[in-house]
Amino acid sequence: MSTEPVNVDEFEELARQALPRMYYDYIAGGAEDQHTLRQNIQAFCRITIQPRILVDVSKIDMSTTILGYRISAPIMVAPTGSHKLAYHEGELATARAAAAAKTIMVLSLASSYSMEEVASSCNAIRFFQLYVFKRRDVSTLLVQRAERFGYKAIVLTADTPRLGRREADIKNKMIAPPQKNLEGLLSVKVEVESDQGSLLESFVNEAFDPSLCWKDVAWLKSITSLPILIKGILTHEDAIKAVEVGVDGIIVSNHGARQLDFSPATVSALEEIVHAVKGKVPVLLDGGVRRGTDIFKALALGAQAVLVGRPIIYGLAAKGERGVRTVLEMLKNELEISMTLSGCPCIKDITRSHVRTNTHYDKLHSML
Ligand SMILES: Cc1cc2nc3c(=O)[nH]c(=O)nc-3n(C[C@H](O)[C@H](O)[C@H](O)COP(=O)(O)O)c2cc1C
Ligand SMILES: CCCCC(=O)C(=O)O
Repeated sequence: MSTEPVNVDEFEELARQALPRMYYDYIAGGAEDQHTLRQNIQAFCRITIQPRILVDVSKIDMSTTILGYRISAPIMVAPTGSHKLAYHEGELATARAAAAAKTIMVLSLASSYSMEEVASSCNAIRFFQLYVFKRRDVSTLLVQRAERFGYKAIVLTADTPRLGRREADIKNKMIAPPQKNLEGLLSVKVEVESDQGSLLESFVNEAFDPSLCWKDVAWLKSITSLPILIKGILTHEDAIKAVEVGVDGIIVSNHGARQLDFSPATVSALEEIVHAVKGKVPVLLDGGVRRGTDIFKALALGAQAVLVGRPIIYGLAAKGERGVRTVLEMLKNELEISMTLSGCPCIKDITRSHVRTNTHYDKLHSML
């Protein structure tokens, strides 16, 4: 029997075997009871796909355009920090795999390699994910560097005024991995006494600016000409505000369930946000995407694309660059077969009527 993984989930076990426990727990874990972590996956399971038959599906075109950039499929690489924990070539390998898949990589500010090193290692279309520090001058500098080094958009992560409570990290006394982008710019004193709990949490709580608010989007716009996406929107109220302050896109995200436990599963929040946005800006989604059918469902509910977080790191930990390539290929192949079997030759053919959410079935059951 082959031990090669046949789906994205199987990479998780390979990664678990390859990684020190502290790192695996950090990557895999969610906040507190991890209720939302499970729901991110389960909410997809409550949606059915309503296939159409006898459609010419001899050619499937998964390509799409995000902020004017053509990508081979609506599957992007989510910003995740510290790829060197998974593999020595870290984000350099991830970026090359994203380039091979002809998709967009969102580089985390908290990357192991610097944004300049990543930029010169590949020709992937790259966005830069920003955290705002109390030291605003440092964040300003990072945005300017991103613009100079060819990053095409700023993804402002807005769900992290402090780090969520990740109990495995507290128990493991998770380290605060070095962040190359901050070298020479920010030194934060975090206590290294052995009873301190998660040092990453201490770092974030020291360094990040919890006073960041809506008016600061104007500040961000004043320091860059790049388009700005807000990541971490989960309600129609905030989606409307985001459009009002003039962002260029929204990422529906609960940070992979690592911040507020009992925040909604992202795919269950998607539709109200899509309705509120009324097509004015693109809406993307991340959280729990593990199958081509998940991507199909998110697109049917109005997302323009999805981003994938943990599976990319699992691919990296298991097999380096090749692992990330395989993860992206698997998702693409699965999306292709989902589109074929549901009668959708192009991305725009995937409509709301191709899925049903469980409410339809609840109604049906109550009638029976
Ligand atoms: C190990 C890890 C590190 C992460 N680091 C960041 C980060 O630096 N910036 C950020 O905006 N989101 C970060 N995220 C959240 C991801 O961008 C994304 O929202 C989430 O992983 C999507 O869920 P998924 O892992 O189920 O695909 C991180 C997630 C993980 C698992
Ligand atoms: C400064 C590191 C933050 C990483 C992060 O966002 C996460 O672990 O979810």
